[in-house]
Amino acid sequence: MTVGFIGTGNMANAIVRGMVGSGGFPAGDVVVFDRNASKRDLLGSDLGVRVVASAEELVEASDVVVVSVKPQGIPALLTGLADQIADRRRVVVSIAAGTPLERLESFLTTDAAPGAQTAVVRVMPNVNAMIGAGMSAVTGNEAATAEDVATVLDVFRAVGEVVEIPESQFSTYTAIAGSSPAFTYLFIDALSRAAVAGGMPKAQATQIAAQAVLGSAKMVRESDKSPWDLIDTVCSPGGTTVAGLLALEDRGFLSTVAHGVGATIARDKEMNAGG
Ligand SMILES: NC(=O)C1=CN([C@@H]2O[C@H](COP(=O)(O)OP(=O)(O)OC[C@H]3O[C@@H](n4cnc5c(N)ncnc54)[C@H](O)[C@@H]3O)[C@@H](O)[C@H]2O)C=CC1
Ligand SMILES: O=C(O)[C@@H]1CCC=N1
Repeated sequence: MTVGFIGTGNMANAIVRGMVGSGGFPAGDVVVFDRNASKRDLLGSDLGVRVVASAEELVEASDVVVVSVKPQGIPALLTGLADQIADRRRVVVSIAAGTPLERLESFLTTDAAPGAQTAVVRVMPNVNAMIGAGMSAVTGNEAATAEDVATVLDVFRAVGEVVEIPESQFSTYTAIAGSSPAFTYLFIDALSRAAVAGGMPKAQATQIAAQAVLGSAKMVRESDKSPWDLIDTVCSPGGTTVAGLLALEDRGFLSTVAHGVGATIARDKEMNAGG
């Protein structure tokens, strides 16, 4: 099975590097096209994936076509490829935020395939796919068979964990897994910057903070305690942690995070509505 990527920017780069780097996918089964020749060529020279010179050539060569351009670029791209996609019966995957299946189907409707006959699978990955530690949500339209969805799950399983969720949960999912790497990087940088204020060199502080966050995430995954209970295991009575925790809450740490997640969900819903 050949998987093609149209658009090789930040996210497709992460996925393709993760797929081939993990050994989960032979480079020969991956095809890429970007309208920026130097971007697509870099993936070819770095990984040995097949590079093609047009979106049409990519559709011809791929069983699964992953559209990985910005949401604003999708209408023109899919409309232009709709006849060929219908004719070749390709499975289309979109990783775009704020772009519902129904809208994707509307761009793919043709005289030959009226209605929603093309299999479309919506995926929300995250950038940690680059190191095989991604988290991706998947949902298919009515035309997508269980086998189509299973194929797409396999592609994204090669770069991390996968979950099948209803489309109605995509905005929430996007906030806590698609966008949240940026929030987590910010948290790590904030820890590290505060340590720099205390006199520690930045590189060392970042390494220490990142390992502490990595270990904490692993603990949440592997312990049978809830995060809330784990907090109590760190807070010694009259100790350092509880003093820091209360100071964080003084500035509304929990509600600040919830506010950020809420704003992300709201923006995704606004984009869903065409904004
Ligand atoms: N960056 C991230 O962490 C995540 C991004 N996404 C989604 O992934 C998609 C891509 O985002 P990024 O990779 O961040 O954007 P990007 O701007 O880094 O990459 C987009 C690429 O598409 C290329 N492109 C644009 N129009 C094209 C066309 N018609 N034909 C061929 N190539 C074309 C551009 O040259 C560029 O290299 C977006 O829809 C975004 O919502 C989803 C999850 C996470
Ligand atoms: O910022 C964005 O719109 C994309 C979707 C999730 C992560 N990046």
